[in-house]
Amino acid sequence: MIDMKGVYKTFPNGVTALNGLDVQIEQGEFVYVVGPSGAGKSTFTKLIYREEKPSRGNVNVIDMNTSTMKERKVPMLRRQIGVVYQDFRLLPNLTVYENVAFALEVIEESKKNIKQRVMEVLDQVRLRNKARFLPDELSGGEQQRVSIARAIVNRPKILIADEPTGNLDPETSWEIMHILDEINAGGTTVLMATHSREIVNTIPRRVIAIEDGMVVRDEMRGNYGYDD
Ligand SMILES: Nc1ncnc2c1ncn2[C@@H]1O[C@H](COP(=O)(O)OP(=O)(O)OP(=O)(O)O)[C@@H](O)[C@H]1O
Repeated sequence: MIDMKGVYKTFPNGVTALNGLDVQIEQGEFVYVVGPSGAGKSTFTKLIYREEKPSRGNVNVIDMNTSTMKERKVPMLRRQIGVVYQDFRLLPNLTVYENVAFALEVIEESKKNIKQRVMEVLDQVRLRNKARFLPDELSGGEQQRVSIARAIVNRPKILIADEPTGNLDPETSWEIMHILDEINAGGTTVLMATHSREIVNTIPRRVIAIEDGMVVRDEMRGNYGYDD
């Protein structure tokens, strides 16, 4: 499902973020991506949804070669990948409902289908009763749940969460983990970049550790392994 071989990424300013990365991830896996700050975790996840292209090497995602794919095919790839960020990135002037519906409206679904699907995902993240709220009327954990709902509304094959609990308190973080776990149980491949030793060590899953742009550890039920 995700296959990277000999991947290098050097930015125009000369910084090399990935330095011969090899990664294979199968459909349905739950993977933590760990490593020190600046190790290349975000760059690695950005290659998956083609926010960045490799400078060298192959990146295959859902049977598409993202290095050689035509620009007009990129939206097709992105529709199959949901992304959740540390800072939520909701549209502040739209309600919870509208934030989630937006992703469906751009692919011209009918109003009735949109409503049904949006309420279904809001149920999944336990926010049905907040559909009419604006983002700044919600707690951080609730905002993150909206952003998860938005990311999964198109039923993506892959969900990428880049430090999804980074701005949340521990209790709220566990709620988010529970929801990500449920999404994964439904068959979605989940990749989560995290600095949370507690989460990784409490809910053991595959751990891919990246340092200096390379995979230095890959364990099926790994632990966090850093002191930070
Ligand atoms: N667009 C860019 N242009 C230039 N350098 C960049 C760019 N994006 C990332 N970098 C650099 O590439 C390296 C890897 O960054 P990346 O964001 O992938 O690390 P990270 O492991 O996600 O770090 P963190 O845990 O702090 O989020 C860093 O040195 C960073 O400064």
